[in-house]
Amino acid sequence: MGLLSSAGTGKIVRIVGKMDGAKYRDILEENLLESARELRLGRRFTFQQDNDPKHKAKSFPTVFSSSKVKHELVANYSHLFWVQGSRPELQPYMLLAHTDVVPASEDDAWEVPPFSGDEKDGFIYGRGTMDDKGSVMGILAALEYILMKGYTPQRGFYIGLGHDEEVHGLNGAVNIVRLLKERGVKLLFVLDEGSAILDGILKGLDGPAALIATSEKGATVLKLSVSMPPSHASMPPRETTIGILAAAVKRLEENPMKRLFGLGPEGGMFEHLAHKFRFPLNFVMSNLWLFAPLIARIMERNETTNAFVRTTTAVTMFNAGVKENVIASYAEAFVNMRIHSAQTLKEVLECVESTVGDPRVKIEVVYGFDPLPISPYDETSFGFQIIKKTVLDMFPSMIVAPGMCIANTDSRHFKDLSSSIYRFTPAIYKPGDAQRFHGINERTSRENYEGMVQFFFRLFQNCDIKKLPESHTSVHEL
Ligand SMILES: CCCCCCCC/C=C\CCCCCCCC(=O)N[C@@H](Cc1ccccc1)C(=O)O
Ligand SMILES: [Zn+2]
Ligand SMILES: [Zn+2]
Repeated sequence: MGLLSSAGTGKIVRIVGKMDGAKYRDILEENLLESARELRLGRRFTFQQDNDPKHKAKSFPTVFSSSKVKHELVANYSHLFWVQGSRPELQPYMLLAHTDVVPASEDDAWEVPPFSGDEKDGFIYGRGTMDDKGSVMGILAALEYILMKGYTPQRGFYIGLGHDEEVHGLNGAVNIVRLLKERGVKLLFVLDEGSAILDGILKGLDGPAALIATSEKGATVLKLSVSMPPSHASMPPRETTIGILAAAVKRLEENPMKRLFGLGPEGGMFEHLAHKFRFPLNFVMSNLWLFAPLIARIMERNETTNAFVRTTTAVTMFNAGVKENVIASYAEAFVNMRIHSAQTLKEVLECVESTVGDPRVKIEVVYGFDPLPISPYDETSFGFQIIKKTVLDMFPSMIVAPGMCIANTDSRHFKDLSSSIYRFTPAIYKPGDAQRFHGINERTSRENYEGMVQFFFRLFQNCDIKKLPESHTSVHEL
């Protein structure tokens, strides 16, 4: 009874251009080609050192010339857009994405060069296509359309494009937040990357599921180090700095943090999805109070689903030694941990200290933060319900559930500006795609990219609706 399957089984119903007919289809197609070209050219503006704002201005002329849009550069490379609404009394919302990427090497067996943006078999390949240039281009392309169509939004909104998300967002997102705070802005909701539509990734689940993450894990990086005087390799001590440190990190790997499945937002996620699982998983998922420990044992067998079960431990760097015949005087290792919602940074540190259990190993916190608060997802939560409605407008038979982001996003810096922070992009991911994030052969299908543009195009309009969808019990005048 494994939870992972090797192939997607879901069927997605898609309505293209329902609102706008053939003309919209044509414009969309035209712009998709243009945007694909932009993605290909992405490296000209998406790298921190080569982030030419004029490139965006050329690609999205209406965005940059419209009187409704105010654009400013933040910390030289990040972008903040304000799109004026016709009803200033309505609280604004904010979309986030980032233009920087993690490194990629041509030596790493990519099917196409990682910065070519080449298309192969219907996929645009390249570093950043999933994380997170697809969102950058999707949001701007959708804004370009909506302005071209002459649509005036009623509710104003912000778009923030950070340039250093992959190194904590301390210049980009943090300064955007500072500016908005200075201006007294409070946001109705925030939408960032961090979750998606999973198809065939959760074994036993019938069809794809759109998971709108209502929280994200905490994180910490710990530096473990051992020091001793250097000596001649011909007269080694019984234990070396390297041996002591290697044993400590091995203990951390062999003693994973405790299972917490069902005690965080992932519990609600699986309960929401329960009825879509095949028997007996539907019964099991509906009774997490009883079966959570059993499900946790199954989920932990796979790297992706294990991330929902516990605080994860990843030894990411190990440095020691200066010469092969000198006993190293110093050894250090870095451990990257993602903290489950049911745990705190303090508890994790106590646990690591006890597992390492060796006073010769110094443990320092490089950085660390607790899991993020859980945003509301009840029937009266405007942001969640509008994102959900937008997904259902595109994919009427899609199951939509609250989810959890197992990594971190720029949105974590926005928690003083809104209590409704969601992480979701409408891309459909299949088995094998999780490994493309920060990995090789990162790619986006043409369909996913088209869906991205459509999603934001519809979201801009849905944010102007006067009432939450009919099916909701509580009706809100906005
Ligand atoms: C990490 C990807 C796992 C894939 C899971 C399965 C599919 C889930 C659906 C899709 C969404 C995945 C979105 C991933 C967003 C990742 C954003 C990111 O890489 N953030 C960095 C931020 C960071 C944190 C700490 C230090 C430096 C940068 C990260 O979390 O490492
Ligand atoms: Zn990202
Ligand atoms: Zn990333």
